[in-house]
Amino acid sequence: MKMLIETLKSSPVIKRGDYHYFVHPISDGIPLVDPHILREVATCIIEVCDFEDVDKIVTAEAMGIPLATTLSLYTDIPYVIMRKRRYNLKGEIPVYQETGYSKGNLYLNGIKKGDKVLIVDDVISTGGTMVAMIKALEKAGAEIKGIVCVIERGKGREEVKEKTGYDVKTLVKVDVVDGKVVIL
Ligand SMILES: O=P(O)(O)OC[C@H]1O[C@H](OP(=O)(O)OP(=O)(O)O)[C@H](O)[C@@H]1O
Ligand SMILES: Nc1nc2[nH]cnc2c(=O)[nH]1
Repeated sequence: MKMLIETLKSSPVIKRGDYHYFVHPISDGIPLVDPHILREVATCIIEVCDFEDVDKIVTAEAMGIPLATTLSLYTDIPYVIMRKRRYNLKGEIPVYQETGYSKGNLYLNGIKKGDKVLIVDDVISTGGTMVAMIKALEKAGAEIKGIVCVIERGKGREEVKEKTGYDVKTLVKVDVVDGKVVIL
């Protein structure tokens, strides 16, 4: 995780309302995504997660998409994106999503009862997004085989455990202190 950690340390931090938001290629797609970091992160996820019995990878729009795509190419497992807009397709499951700086809906399509899924996302912070994704997948009748987020900050992982009972694996834990990212 050398590249991920080194680049996180020099991430700019911006304010979104009262929330101190770090900006990094893996979590924002800017200023430039180096394929070496993407490969480093995907390889590490493959090391820590069991994909053996997984039918579908599920992620959330937008910044889970490069991760899900890369993992799909490595594992040959298809993926589904929970979108922020509705399609009104039959069986679409809407779910309310709240983060530290935004509120909205996510919409799940393409998952059927009994599907074995692995959830991937770039960041877990308040845990609001992950709780929403889990709720939608449970409503669809999916079996959640694993959950992984690349960057952890705040209490989101604990929140998810408390509210849903699921463990979230993370690759690195950070905090934002005095406008800087620190590795915990
Ligand atoms: O744990 P939480 O507080 O819910 O934060 C985590 C979520 O925040 C970001 O998504 P965001 O909704 O900002 O969308 P983006 O991927 O389009 O930036 C990130 O991609 C996670 O999905
Ligand atoms: N890029 C980025 N995504 C987030 N999602 C939740 N918190 C953050 C953050 O601080 N930075």
